[in-house]
Formats: sequence, C-alpha cells, structure tokens
Amino acid sequence: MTPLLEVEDLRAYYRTEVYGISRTVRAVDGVSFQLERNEIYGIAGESSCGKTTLIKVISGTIKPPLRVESGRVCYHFEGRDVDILHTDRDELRTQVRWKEISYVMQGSMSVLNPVRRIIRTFEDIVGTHQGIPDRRAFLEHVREHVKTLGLPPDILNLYPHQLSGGMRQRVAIALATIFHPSLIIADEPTTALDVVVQRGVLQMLKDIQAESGNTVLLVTHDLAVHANVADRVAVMYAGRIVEEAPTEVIFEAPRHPYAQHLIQSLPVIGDKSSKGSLSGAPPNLANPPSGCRFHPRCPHAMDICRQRVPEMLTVGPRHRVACHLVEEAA
Ligand SMILES: Nc1ncnc2c1ncn2[C@@H]1O[C@H](COP(=O)(O)OP(=O)(O)OP(=O)(O)O)[C@@H](O)[C@H]1O
Repeated sequence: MTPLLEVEDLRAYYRTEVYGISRTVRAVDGVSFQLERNEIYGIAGESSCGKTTLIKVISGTIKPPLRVESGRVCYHFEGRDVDILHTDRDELRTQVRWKEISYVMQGSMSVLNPVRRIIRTFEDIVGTHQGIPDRRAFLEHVREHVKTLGLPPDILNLYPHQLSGGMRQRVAIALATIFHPSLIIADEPTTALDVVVQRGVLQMLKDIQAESGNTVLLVTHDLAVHANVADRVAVMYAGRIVEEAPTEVIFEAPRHPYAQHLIQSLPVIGDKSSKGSLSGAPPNLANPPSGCRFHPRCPHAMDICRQRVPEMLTVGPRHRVACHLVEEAA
C-alpha cells in the first residue's frame, strides 16, 4: 500500500547573518521516513533535536531563516499526490492545510481566538476553507461533530478563557478534525496538562484515529506518551533519526545507545536503583560533531564513529537503526 507521506534525505537549515557573521544551524540533516496510513507515528527526542523544524517542513510552513537545502517530501492523499516543497503557497493554504493536514499544538490558544466564542473560530476556519452557504446546516454539523467527540455542544457558545486547559485542548482537536484530514500533526499536545487531563486528551486522539483511520504524527519528548499511544516511534538526535521501530520493539529492545539511554532512564515503580545520566550536552547544531553526532556522548564510541555518518540499517521488521555498532554486528 502506498504510504501517506514519503520523506527522503531531507535537509533543512536555519541560515542567519548577524553583524556580518553567517551562521548555519543544521536542524534537520538527512532525515528519511514514511508515514503509513492508519497509524500513530511518534517522534521522540530531547529539546532542540529538530522535531519542530521537521514538522514545519513537512507541513509546508517554511519561512526564513529556515531553508530546505535538499530532499523530497511527498504526500499521497486520496486521489492526488502533493510534492509539498514545490506546491504553491496559496494552494497549500486553501487545499491542503486543515483539509488534508491539520495541527494540534501545545497550549491551543494559538488556534483559539481569545476574544471570540468557540463557534466563531469554527466559522472562521470553515468559512475560509470551504465557505458556509447554509448557516443552520453548518451549526448543526459543528454541534454533531463536537458531540461525537464527547464534548457538550454548549461549549461552542463559550469563550476560550471559560474552559479548562484540558477542555481547550479537546476543542483544538475538534477544530483540527472538522474536515476529517488525512494527517493530524500533534506537537506536544499534552505537555502543559496534568497527568489525568493528559490521559483524557490522548484517549480522544486515539479514539479519533481508530474511528477515522487517518494518520497521527505525534511529536513529544515524553516517552511515556509514546509508549501509551504510538504504533511506531522514531527517536531523533541532533537533527537526525537514529532509530525507528514499532513501539513495543523500541521500548523492549532498543539498539541505538541514545535510544537505550532514553528508555533506561524511564522511572519504573519499585525500582530504586539510580539512573545513569549521559555525559556532555546535546551538540550545537551550528557546529555539529563529525561522523555520528552522538559519538562525543556515546559510551561505546569507536574511531569510525568520529569519521563516518552511520547508515540507516534495517535490523528487523519495520526496525531501522543508524549506528556503527549495529553495522559491525551485522
Ligand atoms: N528561527 C530560528 N533561527 C535559528 N535557529 C533556530 C530557529 N528555530 C530553531 N532553531 C534551532 O534549530 C534547532 C532545532 O530546533 P527545533 O525547535 O526544531 O527543536 P525541537 O526538537 O523542536 O526542540 P523543542 O522541543 O525545544 O521545541 C535548535 O538548535 C534551535 O536553536
């Protein structure tokens, strides 16, 4: 089956010039992956590893100083293919965003207008992308939609500040799914919420995905969220994917030393042993280390790790790793 999205060897850099000094931040540097239909794909990795930059590029929201240097980003929607890096901005705005690709972001206030009732935000979005020829039918449709998602339709008459953080995030999800898009990109959707509310919001995302069979790209540094929600997980480090596998595989048998470290650091109830921390800090992407970018912090680093970028190897069903140790073992 054709994947929903193919990303090939994508390189996207921030190029800045301040007082005559040029700086290039290689935020996404050689990333390849595919999103399948009907899956929740998680992207994990610590702050500044390039997760948000990757989302900006694959959703076509590329603004200076961010530039795509090379690579390919191609969607295969129902009935049409869209090469996102070579599609006109207007077409992306009117034909692709919201209808085919929609977002749920941290905090939700970026999408909800604080001085307008919730229903007005629905009107603004649907009006811009599809038009509202029949207002009564539109109101009925929105009421039905929020009801299906388990929200009381009365919230449509409230202002965002009258809702709790969790409720606002559910409303943001309702907005993001009003056109039944092929892909929902959720960027840290539950980071600001407490655990109980978080569970409700994640369950809502899961239910929508199971019901509509679309694809969810879930970006969060929180591995517990991936463990609960994602079907597959990719771990990013310093602008590259270092490992990708079905969720149970990556949690039970990670192969990349960085992924192993992340997973071993997770707290386990009853385990009082101290968790080791990594030496050093994540690299500066304006001047990244040679070879494998993880080598300065890797407890198993070899000479070759300093010299050559490891290739992404397939080591099992839907399991890929970029590590010289794994290459050697193979
Ligand atoms: N507008 C910008 N100009 C220059 N560099 C930038 C810009 N935005 C981000 N960067 C740099 O790009 C790198 C990747 O940032 P990005 O925001 O994609 O990481 P992230 O994994 O999403 O982190 P976080 O979870 O903290 O948002 C970082 O080194 C960051 O400093």
